Amino acid sequence: MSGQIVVSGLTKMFGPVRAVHNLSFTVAPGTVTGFLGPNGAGKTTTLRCLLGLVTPTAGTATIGGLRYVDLPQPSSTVGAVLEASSFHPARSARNHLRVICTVNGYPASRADAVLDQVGLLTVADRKVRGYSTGMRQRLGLAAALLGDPGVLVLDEPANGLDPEGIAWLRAFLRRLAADGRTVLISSHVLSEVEQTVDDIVIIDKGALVRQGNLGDLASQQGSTVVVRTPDPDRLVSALGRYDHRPGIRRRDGAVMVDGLQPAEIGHLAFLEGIELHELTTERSDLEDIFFALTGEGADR
Ligand SMILES: Nc1ncnc2c1ncn2[C@@H]1O[C@H](COP(=O)(O)OP(=O)(O)OP(=O)(O)O)[C@@H](O)[C@H]1O
Repeated sequence: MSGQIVVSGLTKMFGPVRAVHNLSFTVAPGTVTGFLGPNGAGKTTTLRCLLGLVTPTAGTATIGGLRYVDLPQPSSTVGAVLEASSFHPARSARNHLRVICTVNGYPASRADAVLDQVGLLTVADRKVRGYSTGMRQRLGLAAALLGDPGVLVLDEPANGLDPEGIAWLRAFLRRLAADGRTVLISSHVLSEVEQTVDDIVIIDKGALVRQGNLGDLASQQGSTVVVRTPDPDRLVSALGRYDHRPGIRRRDGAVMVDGLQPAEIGHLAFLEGIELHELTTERSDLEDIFFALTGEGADR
């Protein structure tokens, strides 16, 4: 598949720091895939390996079966926006893009085509210095789209966007995937991508934690029982002695239990003489999966 991304046994050491450790995953064309992990998990390093900006210590990262350096026409195969792109502040968006067109041999008309695509055509002659964060993000995206690539790689594209900007980005990325493009976006904030992505790849400390279809992972994860009691410590200690070793977290004063039914928790509390004020079931959303898998935010 020409637009398939395959990361295979990827490891990157920076001196003694192991940024990525034996990481393998695939990203399919026609989907938006969320590349998720807490800060420092190794997302940017992986994307930089994929884009030929750093050399892997071991393993490979390929696009359509080729490493970035071996792509015959890299900029029209893959478009990328890594961290806040730098723009010449005194240059207009149209000029900025026309310079890139000249460098890459694209017709100058591509500049206006992509400005239109990202909704910046009406402000194309304004100097970039006056652009908001959202407008700069759109301009970065426009630059990545100049070569009409089949693969898009975006590092934290929702960073600094307001809710309206996030909604726009979501619809925009969905359209690109619907056209058959491969879209890989990284984020450490799950709520930003939850409604955008089809598949997710979660990494932590450089290694793969989980990969799959978001819906499938959410249903596998099951549900969480929210328990409120005046004596949470005793409840946690009683649950810790339970045969099945349920997953236990604290959130906003409540005890969150994975792997047990409400009736089982109620019965245990009754046997231990623990007073309960709430015993409700909450479907696991992506945030809970993320916390459960990486331990981020867990308060045990
Ligand atoms: N050039 C470098 N030299 C040394 N260490 C590095 C370098 N680049 C990244 N690291 C380290 O590698 C680890 C992974 O960093 P990376 O930026 O890939 O994570 P990330 O998941 O993208 O995090 P964030 O969301 O904070 O950007 C971190 O411990 C980081 O400090």
